[in-house]
Amino acid sequence: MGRSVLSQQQFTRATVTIFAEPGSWIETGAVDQCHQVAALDGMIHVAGMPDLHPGKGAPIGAAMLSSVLYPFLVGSDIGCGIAVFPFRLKRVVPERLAGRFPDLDRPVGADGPPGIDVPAGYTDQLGTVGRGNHFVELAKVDAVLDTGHAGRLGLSAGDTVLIVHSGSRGLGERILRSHTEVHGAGPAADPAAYLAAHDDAVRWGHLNRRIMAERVADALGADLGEPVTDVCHNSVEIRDGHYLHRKGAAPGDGTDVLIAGTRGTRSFLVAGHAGPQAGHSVAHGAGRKMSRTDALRRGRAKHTVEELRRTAVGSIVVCGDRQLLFEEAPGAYKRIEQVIGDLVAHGLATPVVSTVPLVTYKTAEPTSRKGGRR
Ligand SMILES: Nc1nc2c(ncn2[C@@H]2O[C@H](COP(=O)(O)O)[C@@H](O)[C@H]2O)c(=O)[nH]1
Ligand SMILES: [Mn+2]
Repeated sequence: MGRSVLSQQQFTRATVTIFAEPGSWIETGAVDQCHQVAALDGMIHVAGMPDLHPGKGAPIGAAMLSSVLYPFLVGSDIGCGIAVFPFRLKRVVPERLAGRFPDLDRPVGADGPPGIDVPAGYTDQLGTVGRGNHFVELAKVDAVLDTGHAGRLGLSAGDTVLIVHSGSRGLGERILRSHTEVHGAGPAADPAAYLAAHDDAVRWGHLNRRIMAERVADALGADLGEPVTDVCHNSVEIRDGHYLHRKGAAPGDGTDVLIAGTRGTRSFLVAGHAGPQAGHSVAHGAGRKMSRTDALRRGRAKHTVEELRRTAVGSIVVCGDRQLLFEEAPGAYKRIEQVIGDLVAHGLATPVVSTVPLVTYKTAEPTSRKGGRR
């Protein structure tokens, strides 16, 4: 009997379920990647979230359950996640606040040792946000969509919150590289050793998001509360004896998750109640619909840099990198309302509140850089 079960596992392809309504924007290339992952040894099930889009060799916006641990499915930004901190300010004038953000490219250790216990002893980039679509955003609670749940979280319409999206910076990259240099896209030779390093990166990501929130609160003179959510979307969890890889997918079974929109649209805090078919997961963002190259080319033809510094919702973007301004333009992403609608339609999540950006920080403006760029 044991033998027949084994051989069945070997020859039965894993299942793939995509949680998106027929009209939703899902690239064929991303669905193909889900099927390529499903064909890997040991793979049991792949769940594609409504923000699914193609990644480097593996899909982004997917939860992948396997009897074998594959580090490349999580990628290099292990522990990347989104935290939401209540953030009380005396006066909210976005134009003024934007100019007072600290330089989050400059590590806290630049002026001496940070004086705290840092996972894996990795102090190099502590307190920094990183590039790409990482950001720190001062936002306002826009609409309360589930009064009871929002009340339990202490959130009301008009409250200001700080949303921090960042990962494990060079630490996660180092962990993945030490695996891929020897095994490429193959399985972890020593899963326990990989998981120990992975857990350090996850702890580092949480600590880093907290430190950045403190830096911004200090600079803006705000009262910082405990996060209402701080959930990783790149990680591995051991679930029922298998490895549940999440790449751009957040744990969504009894968890509150901030699903980021863009710097120029709403984001949604949702209560996740996803089951096994969805890999116990929900989406983590709107998901790209345009490559960075396309976003840059189209954006340059349509907009000036100055236009991109102020969004359609009136918020301000702090970004000293012109190319990044184009690459990360709101139009490069899918519609967040569609992603949320798909989650609701499939019974994976209930929206609790929406937020609207006031100031989004990507990288320091040259004028605010003290002590040079790191
Ligand atoms: N509220 C904001 N959301 C943003 C911004 N830039 C990107 N995004 C969203 O975040 C997710 C995260 O993607 P990840 O794969 O890097 O983890 C992305 O899908 C966008 O929807 C922003 O400036 N503000
Ligand atoms: Mn991320």
